[in-house]
Amino acid sequence: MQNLRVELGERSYTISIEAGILGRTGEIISDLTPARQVLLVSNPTVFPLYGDKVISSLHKAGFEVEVALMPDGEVYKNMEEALKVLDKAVDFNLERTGIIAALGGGVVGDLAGLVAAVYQRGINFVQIPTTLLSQVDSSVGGKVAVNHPRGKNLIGAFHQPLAVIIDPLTLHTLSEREYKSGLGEVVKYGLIYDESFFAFLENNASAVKERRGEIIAELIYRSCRIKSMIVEKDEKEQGIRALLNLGHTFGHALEKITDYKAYSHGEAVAMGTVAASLLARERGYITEEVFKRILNLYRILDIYKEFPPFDPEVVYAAMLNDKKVMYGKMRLILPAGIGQAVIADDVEKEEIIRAIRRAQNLAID
Ligand SMILES: NC(=O)c1ccc[n+]([C@@H]2O[C@H](COP(=O)([O-])OP(=O)(O)OC[C@H]3O[C@@H](n4cnc5c(N)ncnc54)[C@H](O)[C@@H]3O)[C@@H](O)[C@H]2O)c1
Ligand SMILES: O=C(O)C(=O)C[C@@H](O)[C@H](O)[C@H](O)COP(=O)(O)O
Ligand SMILES: [Zn+2]
Repeated sequence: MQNLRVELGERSYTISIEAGILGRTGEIISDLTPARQVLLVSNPTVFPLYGDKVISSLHKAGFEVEVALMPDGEVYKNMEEALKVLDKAVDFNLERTGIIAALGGGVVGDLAGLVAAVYQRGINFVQIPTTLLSQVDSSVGGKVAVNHPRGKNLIGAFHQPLAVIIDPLTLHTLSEREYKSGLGEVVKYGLIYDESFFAFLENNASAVKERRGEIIAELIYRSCRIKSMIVEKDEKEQGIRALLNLGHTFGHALEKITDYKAYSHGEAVAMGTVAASLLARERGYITEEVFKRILNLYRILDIYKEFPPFDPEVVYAAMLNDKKVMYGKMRLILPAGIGQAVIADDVEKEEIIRAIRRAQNLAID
């Protein structure tokens, strides 16, 4: 069992990582709160796999449980589905002291978290992430949101969880594509913050791809530790937290222009990071050697194929909906070496268009 504490004053919480921990969900929550009601939010893919285990643990700890299933997929991370979960909370007479728990990937977690943030002006929320991406990124840090047709995560809040309960055994049922999507965010941590973690990924690429237990445990722990350290320094993204958005301005644009149907989030982030790295190389922020090292890690982990051939003007237009746009100016996160990144607020449109074109013409074997 590995525990990590996220220190945020009265909003502090523990991330508990342990194989088989799902069976202790009830015990963990009841140690933290006198609440007796849990609204468990999940989807029809994850609930049949892990719902029983979580519910019987909650019942054993004396909780009354109601279940709200949202449809599976990023296209359903919207206000309409959030309202249905809110209806369920009202029908359940969920009290202000009750809990909303998210069992699933980042889509379930982001939507359930938003509901928890607004229901009766905010109630306690527990994250039980079941994808690699949600275990290393979305369950930690309190960003909760749904998409708007015009842009990704445009309707959201900062609402820290009461607890994060991570069972790496759930990754055994995860598809190859979704596992690799999670690796897209894992690489991000090494690139923006921790060269030794980046080297760890380079040196253990085969074991990472084979999902070896001890490597996965280390991946999750180190990723959560880096994210926690950043969030502790800057909970509401006034500064350093923006670095966690590396590749996301391009990536969110690609997700949006394909109506959230073509790419997983991690795939889009990997594409966006390649474009951001090309822009950084043109500016001289990274050398050719560093650029090749980034691309090589994507290649050996097999998480990047190509940047899609959309009109760069269309991609650029979609990028303007990014939440980092400030006083009309786009801000981009650019790598500045392995383990370092900067926030650039002087990027010209032409540079972005060139980076997209270069990404589209990049040969990767
Ligand atoms: N809040 C944040 O800080 C943050 C950070 C990163 C990403 N996100 C958001 O997270 C979302 C992506 O999350 P995701 O990658 O987990 O996608 P997802 O939630 O769509 O899950 C991917 C797929 O895996 C299935 N699945 C989940 N767990 C499974 C399991 N154990 N076994 C088998 N199938 C399983 C899901 O049903 C789904 O089909 C995006 O909306 C993204 O914007 C948020
Ligand atoms: O936690 C953060 O901060 C992040 O930026 C993590 C990202 O991986 C995540 O995709 C986040 O939801 C993006 O945030 P947004 O503010 O650009 O919507
Ligand atoms: Zn992300």
